[in-house]
Amino acid sequence: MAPLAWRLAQRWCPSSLQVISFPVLQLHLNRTAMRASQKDFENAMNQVKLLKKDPGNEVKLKLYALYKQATEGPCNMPKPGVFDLINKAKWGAWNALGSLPKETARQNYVDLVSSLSSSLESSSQVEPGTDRKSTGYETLMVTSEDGITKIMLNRPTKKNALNVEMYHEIMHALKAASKDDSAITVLTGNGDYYSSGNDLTNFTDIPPGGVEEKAKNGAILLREFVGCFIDFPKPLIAVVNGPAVGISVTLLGLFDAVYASDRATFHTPFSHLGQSPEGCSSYTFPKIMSPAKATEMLVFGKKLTAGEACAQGLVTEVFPDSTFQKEVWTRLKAFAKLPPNAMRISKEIIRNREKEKLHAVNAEECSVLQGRWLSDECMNAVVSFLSRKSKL
Ligand SMILES: CCCCC/C=C/C(=O)SCCNC(=O)CCNC(=O)[C@H](O)C(C)(C)COP(=O)(O)OP(=O)(O)OC[C@H]1O[C@@H](n2cnc3c(N)ncnc32)[C@H](O)[C@@H]1OP(=O)(O)O
Repeated sequence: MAPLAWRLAQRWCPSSLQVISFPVLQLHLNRTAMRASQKDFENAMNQVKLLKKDPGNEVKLKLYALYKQATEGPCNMPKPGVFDLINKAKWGAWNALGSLPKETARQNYVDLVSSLSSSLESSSQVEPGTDRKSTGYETLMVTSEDGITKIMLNRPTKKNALNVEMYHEIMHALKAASKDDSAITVLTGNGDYYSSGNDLTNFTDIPPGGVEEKAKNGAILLREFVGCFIDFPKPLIAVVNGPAVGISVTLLGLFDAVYASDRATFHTPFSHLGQSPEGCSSYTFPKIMSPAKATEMLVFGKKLTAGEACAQGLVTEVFPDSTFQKEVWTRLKAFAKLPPNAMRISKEIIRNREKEKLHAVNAEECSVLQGRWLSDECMNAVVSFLSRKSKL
C-alpha cells in the first residue's frame, strides 16, 4: 500500500471510506510515482562531471548527501568535531535525509542533476546584454526582453498550481533575475488562471519520517520561498491574468505593483482548508486594507473581484480583459526604460525598513502552518479535494 494512503487511512478514516475515495488516491499515487534506474543514476553521476558551471556549495552538499543516501543508506558516520567544518557540513546534509529510502534518494539525485544540467546550460548560453528565453525550466517560462524579465507560471492544465518543483524554480528564477541586466521583473500566469495556489498533491508524497517530517520540510521550503520575495531587490510586478488563490494572493503584498485583468479574482480560503495565512499576509494585508477587511479575506475566505481588490489597495490597477495584455505590457516597457539603479534604490528605501519585520513574520507564519498541516481539519480538506469531493 502506498505510504500516504496507508497513513491517511490509519489517521483520518477510522471506520470507513466515506471521507476518502481510496481508489482515486491510489490512482493518483500510481500516476505520480517515478523511479530512476541504476543506469539513470550512473548517467547522472557522469553528467555532474560535465557541468560547465559550479552549482555552488549548497547544491553540492545536496548532491553529496543524496549520493551517499542512494549508495549507503542513512548516515552512518560519527558526527565530525566542531572545527572540522567541511566534514560537519557534509555530515549534516547526509544526516538530514534521515531514513529516506535509497531509491527515493537515487531519484532525487537524478532529478536534481537533470534540473542543474538544463538550468546551468541555459544560463551559460546567454550572452550578457542579449535578450533571451530560458528553456531550462519544467514549470516556468522565463524570458528577458526590453529590460523586463518575465517569469510565467506554466502549468496551465493544473491552473498553475505550485508544486514543489515550481517553488524551487521560482526561487531560482528570482535569484537569476535579481542579478541579470533587466530593470524590472514580472510574475504572471499562462492560461486562464494566474495560479490556484499550493498544489494540493504536494501533501501526498509522505517521506519515511511521516507527516511530521513532511510538515517540517514544507515549512522550511515555504520560509525560503517567501524570503526570496522579501529580499528581491528590483521592482517586482504581478500581472494577474486570471483568478488567483492561496499563496499566489498572499504574496501580492510583497510585490511593488499589481496589475489585474477584470477577470481576476482573489481568494484565500485558508480556514476552509484548515490552514492559516502565509506570504507575510498576516502583516501586509491588515496594513494594506485594514484589519477588518484582511480578516474577511484571510479568516472568512471572502473572494474579492479585481475591482474590490483594487479598492482595498491590494491591486494597483484593473484593466478590461480584452485589452489587458496590450495595455499592461506597454506600460511595463515604459517603466523598464527608467534608470535601473534609481529604481532599485527607491525600492530599497521604501521597503528596507520593513525587511527585518517581514522575515520575522514569515518565520512565525511558517511555524504556525507547520502545525496546521498536521491537523485533521487540514488533512480532511486535502483528502476531500484529492478525492474529487470538493472544490473552492
Ligand atoms: C509548501 C508551501 C505551502 C504554502 C501554503 C499555501 C497555501 C495555499 O495556496 S492554499 C490554496 C490551495 N488551492 C486550492 O485549494 C485550490 C484547489 N483547486 C480548486 O478548488 C479548483 O481546481 C479551482 C477552483 C482552482 C479550479 O476549478 P476548475 O476550473 O473546475 O478546474 P479543475 O478543478 O478541473 O482544475 C483543472 C486541473 O487542475 C488541478 N488543480 C487545480 N488547482 C489545483 C491545486 N491547487 N492543487 C492540485 N491540483 C489542482 C485539478 O485537480 C485538475 O486536475 P485534473 O483533474 O488532473 O485535470
